[in-house]
Amino acid sequence: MALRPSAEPGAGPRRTRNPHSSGAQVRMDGLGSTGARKGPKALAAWTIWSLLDTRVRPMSAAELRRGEQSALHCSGTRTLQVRPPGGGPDMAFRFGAVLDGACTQEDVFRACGVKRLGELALHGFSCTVFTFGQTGSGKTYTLTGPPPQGEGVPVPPSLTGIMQRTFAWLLDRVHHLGFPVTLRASYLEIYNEQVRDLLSLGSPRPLPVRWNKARGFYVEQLRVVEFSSLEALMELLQMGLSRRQSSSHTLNQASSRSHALLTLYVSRPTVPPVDPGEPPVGGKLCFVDLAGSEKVAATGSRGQLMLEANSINRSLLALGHCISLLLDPQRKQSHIPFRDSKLTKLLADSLGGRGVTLMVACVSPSAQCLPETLSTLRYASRAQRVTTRPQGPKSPGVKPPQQGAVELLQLQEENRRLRFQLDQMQTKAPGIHGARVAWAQRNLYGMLQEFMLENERLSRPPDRKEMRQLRSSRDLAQAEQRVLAQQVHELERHLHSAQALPQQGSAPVCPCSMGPAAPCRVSPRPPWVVEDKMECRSHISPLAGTATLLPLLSPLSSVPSIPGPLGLPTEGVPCATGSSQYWGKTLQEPPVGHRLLHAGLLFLVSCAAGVAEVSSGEMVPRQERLSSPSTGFGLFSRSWGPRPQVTYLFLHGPHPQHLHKALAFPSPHERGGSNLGYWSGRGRPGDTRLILPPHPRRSHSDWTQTQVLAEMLIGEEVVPSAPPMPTGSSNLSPMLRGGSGIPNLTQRPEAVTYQISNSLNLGQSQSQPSESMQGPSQGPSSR
Ligand SMILES: Nc1ncnc2c1ncn2[C@@H]1O[C@H](COP(=O)(O)OP(=O)(O)OP(=O)(O)O)[C@@H](O)[C@H]1O
Repeated sequence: MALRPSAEPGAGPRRTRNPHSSGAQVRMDGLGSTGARKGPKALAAWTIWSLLDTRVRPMSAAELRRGEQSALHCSGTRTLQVRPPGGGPDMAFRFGAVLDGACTQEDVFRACGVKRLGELALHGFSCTVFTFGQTGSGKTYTLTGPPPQGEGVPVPPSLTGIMQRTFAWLLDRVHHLGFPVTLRASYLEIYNEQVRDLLSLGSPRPLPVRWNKARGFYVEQLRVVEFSSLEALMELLQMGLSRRQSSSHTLNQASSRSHALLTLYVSRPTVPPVDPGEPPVGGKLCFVDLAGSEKVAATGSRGQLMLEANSINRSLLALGHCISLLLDPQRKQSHIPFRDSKLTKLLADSLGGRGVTLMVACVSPSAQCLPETLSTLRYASRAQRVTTRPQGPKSPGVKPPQQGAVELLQLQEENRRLRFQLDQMQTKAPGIHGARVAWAQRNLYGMLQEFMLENERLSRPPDRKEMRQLRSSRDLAQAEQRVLAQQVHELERHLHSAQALPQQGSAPVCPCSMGPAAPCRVSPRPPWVVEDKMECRSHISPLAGTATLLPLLSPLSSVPSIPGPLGLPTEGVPCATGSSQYWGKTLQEPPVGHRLLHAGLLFLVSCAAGVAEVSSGEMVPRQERLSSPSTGFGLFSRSWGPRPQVTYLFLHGPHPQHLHKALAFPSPHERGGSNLGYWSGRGRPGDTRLILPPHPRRSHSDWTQTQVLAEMLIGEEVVPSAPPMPTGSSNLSPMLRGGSGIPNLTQRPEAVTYQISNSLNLGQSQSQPSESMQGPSQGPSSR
């Protein structure tokens, strides 16, 4: 389709019907190979189709070795037939040109229409050629030929791609123009969302992408090199190709890991560049070799390769999204999110409707690749319906005031429209957004989204997840080290207090033993319980930890009320659709010494909670709870979907001073309080509810610390029943266990716990249980 038959020389635009669209379109004709007959102004009023071809590469040696079958065949020069898996009638796709595996590089160059674009560039238009398709489908081959067989070994002339052939053709055209032309080139790659100059004098470094009204998006400090001969241009190409990032994976031995953009600027020397180093005003021809979309499951990418693949897929997703929106008949009213990625920013000019674009969809013939091939073909079918309004570049200089005023009005109007759209999106978000997303998902956007989702899914199994967790743990290790050091310090301090208490004989000791059925006398309803409701306001922060600890260490005292700044809801479970998992272990009523252990550990927990602010909590101990002989604690994770959102560490028991309390540990996925969770305590006597706001500074380490704390409290390993911790915690790396990669720090709290237990045993043996020494909780049972 790229080379539609030209109309008679001098003929104007001719109305014709696009076979793939219902509406009549005006097509670009009248530009013979000898040059454009219409100047930029005349062409600016035209609406043209994007040029779209499809190239099917031959079966590769590996595919043949594996005995894979071809699922594609061409019928004629414009139709591609696809044999669907599992039988059924063939699907037919029509394009400007369909180039099968038998086509040579020269055939492709002649048929694809790139010479048309070259002509337009010579006449001041902005033109772009890009190849897209799955990894290993032949994009780079189509543009630049096969990978070089060695350092400095040139690609054989018969195998050079569209780019080299266009260069030769263009230089030849320039020499026959009859007027001087300045030619410049730039070459960059977008690797992992960073723009790198492939022609930089030193080693490539990331360059910023900026925007201004005159130039649109541009790369700051990009080297633009003037050249006058084909050899010089080929050298620039070679330099860029050798610097470009590529790696080997299952589907391609030399897979490009970046998007590469080589741009040729064509200008008349009479129009000097505004700034030195700035591309001169004139036409341009940009060749874009997109990195291929890839399913990491198929390519077997791991580590760096997987990061690259995710970055590639993400930027292709953004590109697909922009193109989808450009296809929207309502597009005049819609905002195109070019700013979503560097790639879309740099292609905004071409895609946004002011340039002329040639796209070559590259596909593999193998039946194994059919899902990806179908996605590419479906997308290509739609993409050829994108229309553009090419405009020649404006001359620099002062604009007449009238034109400036018109432009200002246009900008104001655009601004007003965008604001209106934004308001609408905010108020009617589900309807409009939903429809647009549903629509967009039918094409490449959908395909790429699938890839992204798959990537995410693939990163869930334990081994990959462990890698992800390791990465995040590595980043957090230093912070954790500080937290752990502080915890150890505090614990040691309280160990000393705990050791001192029994020896002074002043510590109250519970009459209950740790035996399973030992009866426990519970407190009468404390004075602060009003009609079955007890108000407990507390404020926990690292600094306020001591304030929380103090009442726990003094069972005789009442729980002080430390008012928090917020009143929190008391009823309901905001995320009632979530599933809950519970693990933990109920302990019998411990002696006071053990309460000290609990208290110390609660303090530890409050420290681990970081700067969490427990503004207030309301407890509703019912009568039967007060009579419950057991106390304990547990961990409770509430999850929505596959990921845990909030983890609670809670204590429960008959005595108010045991503080029926939970600490919420939102997972890293939860931010901003949308899942502010509070637990209703259904189904377990003695359980209570506590409402804690999540804190945005919580991190993954909170989860792991929670596990460590739970293990310390229970005295044995706890195995979370929900992600993100894989089951079988003993198999986890030290870094994942408790989030500490610092062995001596993880061991120290255990050692301290051991010491506390010893000292408590010592305390028990030294002091007699005494009811008189117990607090209100140790009074007559309220049963
Ligand atoms: N038309 C063709 N004829 C012969 N070999 C081809 C053809 N197209 C591609 N190949 C070969 O197939 C392999 C993959 O091609 P290429 O590297 O161009 O794919 P790609 O789409 O650019 O992949 P990626 O996105 O991973 O960079 C290469 O070895 C290339 O030489």
